[in-house]
Amino acid sequence: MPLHASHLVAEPVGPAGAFRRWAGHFCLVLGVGWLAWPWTLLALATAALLGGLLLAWALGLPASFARRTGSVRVLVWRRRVRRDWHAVCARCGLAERETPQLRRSRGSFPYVQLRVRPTLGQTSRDFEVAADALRSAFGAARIRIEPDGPTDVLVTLTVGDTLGIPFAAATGASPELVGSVALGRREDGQAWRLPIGPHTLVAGCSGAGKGSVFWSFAFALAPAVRTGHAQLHGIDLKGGMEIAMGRQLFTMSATDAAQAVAVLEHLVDLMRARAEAYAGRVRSHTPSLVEPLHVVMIDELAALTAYCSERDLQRRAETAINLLCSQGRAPGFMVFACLQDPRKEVIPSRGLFTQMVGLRLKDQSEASMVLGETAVLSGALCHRIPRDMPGTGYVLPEDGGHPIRVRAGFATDDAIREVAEQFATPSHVQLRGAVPAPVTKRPQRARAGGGAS
Ligand SMILES: Nc1ncnc2c1ncn2[C@@H]1O[C@H](COP(=O)(O)OP(=O)(O)OP(=O)(O)O)[C@@H](O)[C@H]1O
Repeated sequence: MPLHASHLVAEPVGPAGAFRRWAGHFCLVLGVGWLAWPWTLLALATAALLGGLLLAWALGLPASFARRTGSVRVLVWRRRVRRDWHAVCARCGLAERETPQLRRSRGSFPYVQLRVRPTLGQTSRDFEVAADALRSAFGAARIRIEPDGPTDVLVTLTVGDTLGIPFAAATGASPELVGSVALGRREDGQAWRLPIGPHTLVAGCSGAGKGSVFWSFAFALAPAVRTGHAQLHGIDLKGGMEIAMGRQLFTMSATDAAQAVAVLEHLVDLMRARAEAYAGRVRSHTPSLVEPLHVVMIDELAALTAYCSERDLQRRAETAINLLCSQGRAPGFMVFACLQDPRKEVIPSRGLFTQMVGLRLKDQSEASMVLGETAVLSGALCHRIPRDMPGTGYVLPEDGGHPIRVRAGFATDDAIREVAEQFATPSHVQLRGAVPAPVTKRPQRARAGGGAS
């Protein structure tokens, strides 16, 4: 091509040229801004005001912010995934010959679901192996892989975390004890509700936030405690530090093993009496002033079932807990216990607890002990919960679906004292201590020569 004169007046090149070009644009914007300065000022002030309002909304009401802006964020994520799908599959070893087909992407915040048709010879197992690489390539918080029908694979990305900002524990709205009580929030922005009735075990290592689940549950039942429809019985063998602040909420309290056994055995007697009275008449319990719901709240179950120095008290406590767990539901007796170490040696009756909350745990095997291996494979990664998110955990929904990430509200010491004062129970029972177990004499051996006549 012949060189034309215009080609000689070329665009400036190199860093100096780029700088001159940007400086020119900047001066132009500044000049226009100067000429129309009242409008510029107005636009800047409006932008700052809107930005401030959005920030206040996001920080003040994170769940509402996530819900309202969720669909836009999911849309952005879906576009990003579609755009990068081929490149990400190639880098994660899923597109050796051809790329798996991304058949559909949809979701509601904080989830984006991708329906993928694997290439010939690929299975959902290949996607499970590449799961962590896929998650980090897309920058998602968590990922779940599962087969979807005979041919497809469902990849669920969790693309936001609404549980990052702590929130206060709230008291229940009414004394009605129907179905479940709210303990905090789920990661999809809905309320986390815990069914009343099933015996509940909350497992989490030290500092995992068991206290916030304990108090959120007590707060949720507080209106029923005040009216007398529910009675809480607190057992805290760690010196009583936990329950001492909210003592007025508890009808019976125990801070040593002897008192704990007395409380538990008294409840077993009440349970048996109620079950006998119900026999042939009633099949399930409805809380009332005459027959309240009894909830035993145990702060550290292992202190009673594994670390108790008095063997006899430990055995009696275990027997009473097993009886309450196996027979208590129908006549209205519930056990709610917290525990650091979920091994069978520590809690032999783990299987009697029908509702589990897995907070931060030491490793994957502990998470499997609490929630089951299937739940861990479907994303209940208790061992990956960050240390700076106490009160966060996983629960299994009643319908048997996938594990749900939840966070309990935080109860400060002042809040516990205030709620205990405001919702104090009308009935306090003081037990002296464990009644000594009846001594059973060993049967005497028949003396030689002295047979029955
Ligand atoms: N839901 C929550 N939100 C924010 N912070 C929390 C929450 N729950 C607990 N924390 C903070 O985490 C710390 C540890 O919580 P907590 O004492 O309840 O843990 P724990 O599991 O009972 O530990 P340990 O078994 O050692 O008693 C508390 O000091 C509290 O400040």
